[in-house]
Amino acid sequence: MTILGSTGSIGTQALDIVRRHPERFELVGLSASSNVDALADQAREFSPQYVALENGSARDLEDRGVKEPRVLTGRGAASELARVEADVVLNGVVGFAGLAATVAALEAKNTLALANKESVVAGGEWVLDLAKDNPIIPVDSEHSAIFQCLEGREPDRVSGLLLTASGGPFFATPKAELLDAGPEAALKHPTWSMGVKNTLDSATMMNKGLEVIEAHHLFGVSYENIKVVVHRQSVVHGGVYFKDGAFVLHASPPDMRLPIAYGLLYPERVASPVGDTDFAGVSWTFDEPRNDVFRCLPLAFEAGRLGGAYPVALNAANEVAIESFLDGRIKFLDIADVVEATLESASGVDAAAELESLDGIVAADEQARAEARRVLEARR
Ligand SMILES: NC(=O)C1=CN([C@@H]2O[C@H](COP(=O)(O)OP(=O)(O)OC[C@H]3O[C@@H](n4cnc5c(N)ncnc54)[C@H](OP(=O)(O)O)[C@@H]3O)[C@@H](O)[C@H]2O)C=CC1
Ligand SMILES: CC(=O)[C@@H](O)[C@H](O)COP(=O)(O)O
Ligand SMILES: [Mn+2]
Repeated sequence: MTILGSTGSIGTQALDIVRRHPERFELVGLSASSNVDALADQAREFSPQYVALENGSARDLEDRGVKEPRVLTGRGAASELARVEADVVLNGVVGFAGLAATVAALEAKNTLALANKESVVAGGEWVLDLAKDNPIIPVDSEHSAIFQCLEGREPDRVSGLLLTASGGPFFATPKAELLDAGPEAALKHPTWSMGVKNTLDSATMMNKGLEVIEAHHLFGVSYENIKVVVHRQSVVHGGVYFKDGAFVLHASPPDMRLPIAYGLLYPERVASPVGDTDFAGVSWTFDEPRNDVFRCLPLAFEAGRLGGAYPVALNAANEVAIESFLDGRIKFLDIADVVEATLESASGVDAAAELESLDGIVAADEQARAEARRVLEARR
């Protein structure tokens, strides 16, 4: 097994599974961007064959007592590692930066356990085509849930998909109070402990928007037949509607180690790190999303329906906008405005886009980021 993004939230939880079930795993590689201290600690504890560091040198690792594994460094190190033969490659890199590694793992015919949703959003059909011979095992909790609901069932009997959203920290907050919501409040997720980007995307509901596009591509279901509901408890993660009226739901405690373990060991299952859920006296609620306030979700549906380079532009504009929000340059509700304005002017990006290669998608992403920065500049 290889873990890309091993120093992040997904990566460290994956390593916790390795700690609990050491006999199940042979560690091929670990990768990080710049957190050399954490990567060195992991390399000393787990003795992988390779370590990959995007921003740093072999010397940085040697100075921290990492002598044994082969070291890959520099831009593209994670992708180089993704090409090394492994029984499964977990992509826990955050953001668009994870696309190259997804492509590399699939081109090398490694099984891909995928947490990095942005690579399916931006890579779309082209990435799914690469996955024809070695299917992707989803790790994102909702997609793992749907995958598990579909196990052993005929895809042509499916009529729709359900994705649940926690609603984030602001689901019940009046719009007027959101005008001054800052990063600290936005990063207080009610049910999950995750990296900064996914947590902020949950607060804006862009996370669910990205996940709708991810589900459309992974499961081949049209946007009209994908439903999102707000489920504050984050115990039901997703479901499948069947043509005969049956509705199969997946539920589990909100702990990412469950879908990560499933993705790494599929089709096997190992003992849960958390106890069984007692359902007695428990209430589950399901509400409509507040699309008038959290506009990133309807914008993502629209970008998905438009197709072409629009999902690339949605994702790029979001990454630019959230960086600005975290730096205090724009307000919480401006994130959706920046995404919307970028999409409105994205027809040029779409017309020029060549989405059948990594270079083509990277070019579309760069163009959309430039467009989003123009939008931000014009708002000053
Ligand atoms: N966290 C969660 O519970 C869930 C996450 N996901 C998805 O999984 C992915 C990872 O999320 P999460 O673990 O929260 O993110 P984190 O920010 O916690 O971790 C990101 C990891 O990616 C590495 N990284 C960052 N930039 C690059 C780069 N340019 N090239 C290579 N590696 C890089 C980081 O290294 P370094 O530490 O050195 O910066 C770190 O190891 C995201 O796409 C997210 O949406 C999906 C469902 C749940
Ligand atoms: C754990 C996981 O899969 C996250 O993507 C989660 O879905 C985020 O929570 P929200 O439902 O608030 O977006
Ligand atoms: Mn999710």
